[in-house]
Amino acid sequence: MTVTWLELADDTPFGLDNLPYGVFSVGGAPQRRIGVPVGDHVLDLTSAAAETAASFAPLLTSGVLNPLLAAGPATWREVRESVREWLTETRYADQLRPHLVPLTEVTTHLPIEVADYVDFYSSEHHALNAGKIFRPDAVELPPNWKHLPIGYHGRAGTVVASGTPVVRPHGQRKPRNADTPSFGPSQRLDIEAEVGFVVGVPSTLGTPVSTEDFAAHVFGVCLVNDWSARDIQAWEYQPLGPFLAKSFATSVSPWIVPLDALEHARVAGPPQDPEPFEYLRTSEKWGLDLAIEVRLNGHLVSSPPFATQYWNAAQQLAHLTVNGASLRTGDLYASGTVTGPEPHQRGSLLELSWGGREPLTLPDGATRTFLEDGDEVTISATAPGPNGTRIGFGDVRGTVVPS
Ligand SMILES: O=C(O)/C=C/C(=O)CC(=O)CC(=O)O
Ligand SMILES: [Ca+2]
Ligand SMILES: [Mg+2]
Repeated sequence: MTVTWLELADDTPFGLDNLPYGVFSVGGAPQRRIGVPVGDHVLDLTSAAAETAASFAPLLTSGVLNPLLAAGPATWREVRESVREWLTETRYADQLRPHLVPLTEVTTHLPIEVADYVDFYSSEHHALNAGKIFRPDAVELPPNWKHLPIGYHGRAGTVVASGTPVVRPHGQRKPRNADTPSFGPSQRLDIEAEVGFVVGVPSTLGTPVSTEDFAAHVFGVCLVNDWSARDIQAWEYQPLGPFLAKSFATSVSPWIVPLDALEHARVAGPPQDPEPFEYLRTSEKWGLDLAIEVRLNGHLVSSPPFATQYWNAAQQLAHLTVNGASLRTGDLYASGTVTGPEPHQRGSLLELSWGGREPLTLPDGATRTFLEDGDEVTISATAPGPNGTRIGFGDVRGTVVPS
């Protein structure tokens, strides 16, 4: 354990090996500041960098992480090393203590200005379950599934900060046994527990990004809840894919955990058979051993293991750009619903209630198939850090409100 002038509990999710970045404000003040949670506090990085006259201070004044993201890996490392030095060397204690704000006093905001948003479908267990539920008469995995990471382009403008209420969407739906569609509020509102990847360094139009260049472009990782209206989805999504069923809100966690904080979480991921095309091969391990937890009204309903994901984030980035599509600073792409092999590891209510046929009973006696108005969903995760420490991801939270 690194010694610091701060009081840090041994088991804090925000220790000196984590140091994720987010955006916060204090009280009613409108100013949005870049912050780094550490223990029970947030270091106001915007003011700390100004105070210490750090060379990177100008990257931290816009109220979003984008300028820092665009600066690239050398700057990311310089900032991270500076923050560690400030928090560990006692000569900084008096100067920086005034820039620590108790976590309980901050309001967090959307940390990035989202450029494009893409969502994948890369959990084999999820794809198998969704296939069995949605297409009981078809082959279980689509024929392309093991050849490419399936994805779709989502709606960047409706990516929202954790805590933003989610208004139940209206739309068309047609139950299987109905002759005609009807219109109204979704009756099958669902969650999808996912992991998000935030792009920092842009790429050139016409030039694919290889799996080897993943860490030269991707800044870090967050948690995503890809709210999904299953009834709207089932009626609208063929042949072009999800449209309004998933575009009304996508919630992200407040702190972006840098790839450098996840060194001890890197795993190989499951074997891939057939062997993928050359452009999808990775020599480095980019699976991540994140233990995710999904809570409904405070009750743990699922524990999806991200390490079981079939396609990793480096492969997804290579696939996303293989046609020459370029990256922009602030692009967000999500893993797809994370589901493990066991029933208690399913990352959606669609799967947990098996298409609504097997309601869940919560510890307080309530039952659920899909979400009811007033329900609160919280997704959290931890990853292994050095020396038995845990790297925490702040919760992504949302409450359903009636339309
Ligand atoms: O298999 C289907 O028909 C539908 C699958 C999904 O809704 C999942 C999706 O959006 C992608 C993902 O999150 O894995
Ligand atoms: Ca999804
Ligand atoms: Mg969405």
